[in-house]
Amino acid sequence: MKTSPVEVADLQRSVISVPPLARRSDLSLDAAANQALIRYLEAGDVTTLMYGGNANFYHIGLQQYAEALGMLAESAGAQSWVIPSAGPEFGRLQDQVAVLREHSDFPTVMVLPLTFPATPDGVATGVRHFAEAYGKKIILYVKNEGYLTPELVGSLVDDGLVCAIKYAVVREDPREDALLRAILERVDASIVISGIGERPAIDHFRHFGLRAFTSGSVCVAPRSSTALRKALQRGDYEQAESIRQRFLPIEDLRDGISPIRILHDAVTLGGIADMGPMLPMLSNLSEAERAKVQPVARDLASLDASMADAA
Ligand SMILES: N[C@@H](CC=O)C(=O)O
Repeated sequence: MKTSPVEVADLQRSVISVPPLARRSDLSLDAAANQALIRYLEAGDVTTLMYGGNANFYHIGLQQYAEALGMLAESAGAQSWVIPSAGPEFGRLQDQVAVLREHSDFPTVMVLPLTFPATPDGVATGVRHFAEAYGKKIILYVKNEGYLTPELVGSLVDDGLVCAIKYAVVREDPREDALLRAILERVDASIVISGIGERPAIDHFRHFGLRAFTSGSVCVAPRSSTALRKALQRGDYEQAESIRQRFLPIEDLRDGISPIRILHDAVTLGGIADMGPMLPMLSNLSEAERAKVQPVARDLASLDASMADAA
């Protein structure tokens, strides 16, 4: 597992996958299934694994947090980079620092976004306290308007507390984004990650100069998402667009029902690894939803497998 400090090149060397977390029926961690998903990603050249929203780290208890960090460090391949997350509440951040210090091999951690109750100045103070106590630069996660101002983002970067920013504010038209534009006037584009999967990645690369993206659906189709990353990084937007089209059926389902819940069960239904039950306060798909997701997940996974056969 990568343990060295984060550099800009690290953000770009793989799609930043955001996997779900597999559990057994009693909600304990399923190490074998989590490892199966990690191996599936690594076989598709996806070596960065960010455990955040899709893994439902929002609701994980402190004891299982420590177990999860240990399990992920043991499961990742030698070249892989695991990014756990922390938070989102301030008290949880304070409690998790001690656990993160015990698992000090992780080069960074992402701070999950708190939408309520919070103010931009309060968030900046909380993130500052956490990063100082942790002793390493963290990844900021800007998911909503009003979470942090561009000036506050910039001051956290200037003060050496932030190594990257996951930008994930959803727009009807990703090309029209005044907040992203303002953040990029304040910090270098090389540390800003497009954080909403394949759908807006092309616009974020082409019109805003971003050079890295996160994805959940990469967990179903790692080779396709890697091919999209490579096309984007060489500026081949036509090829990137044709690969992006493959992801739209599953992304449409995710956006229509629930991005996190669909992904969790799509990994199971696609035959990749059994993710098991979702940790409350989330819940697995209904039978009717599963019936819609299964063929889409299977088609995407088969298309991806055909890329391995052709290689
Ligand atoms: N939310 C996006 C990217 C990850 O954060 C996804 O799940 O595809």
